[in-house]
Amino acid sequence: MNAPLPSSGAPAVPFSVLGLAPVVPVVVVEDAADAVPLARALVAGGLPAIEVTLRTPAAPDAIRAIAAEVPGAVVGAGTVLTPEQVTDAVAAGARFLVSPGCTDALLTAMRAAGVPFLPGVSTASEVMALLERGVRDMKFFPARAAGGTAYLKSLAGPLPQARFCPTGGIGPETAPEYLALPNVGCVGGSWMLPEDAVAARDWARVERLAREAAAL
Ligand SMILES: O=C(O)C(=O)C[C@H](O)[C@H](O)COP(=O)(O)O
Repeated sequence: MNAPLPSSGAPAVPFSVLGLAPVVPVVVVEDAADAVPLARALVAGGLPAIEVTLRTPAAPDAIRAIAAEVPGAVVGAGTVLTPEQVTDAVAAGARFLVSPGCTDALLTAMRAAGVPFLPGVSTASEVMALLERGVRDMKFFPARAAGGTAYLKSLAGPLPQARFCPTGGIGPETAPEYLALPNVGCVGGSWMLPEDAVAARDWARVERLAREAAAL
């Protein structure tokens, strides 16, 4: 069962990232000034959980601005690679953490951070290593390149307790196939944020694409 969507501020009860929304937009923010209008468009379109990747220097400011100024948004940090980034992202206001893969040091830091997290996996052994440490919610990355829905179906047999947010190479055509799987809680993707729409600050188009994604 999905956890209720937390309102503003840190949630009192830890929530599952997989239960926030069926689609989690993965955002690369080049200009922190875009963060608030972009997040408002996503929330207005029905996508409240927003993963801001730490791939650009603007990311911490973008997280801070969304956390402070966009009611209804649950902003998280993506591309979290190091323990230092865990600390910095949470200090900036990230309410969940996502990483493309996982190391012991990163997992220890994410556990200590006090917010939900999705460590990345793409093999059965990686899933088993996380299950051994009590982690059941994971990001499956890169979803399409690593085997897509066929791979996730195969994992569900021996490892049904693991639940995934597949991300990477997913679009509106394939998202429903992932969402229909019993071990998928949500999917991540950037398709509702086309580069040209963001460059043109066409937030109405982003909102429209978000609305279509939310209806999947
Ligand atoms: O930055 C990260 O931590 C990543 O894991 C990569 C993202 O998941 C993909 O960039 C989103 O995938 P696309 O929808 O194919 O763009």
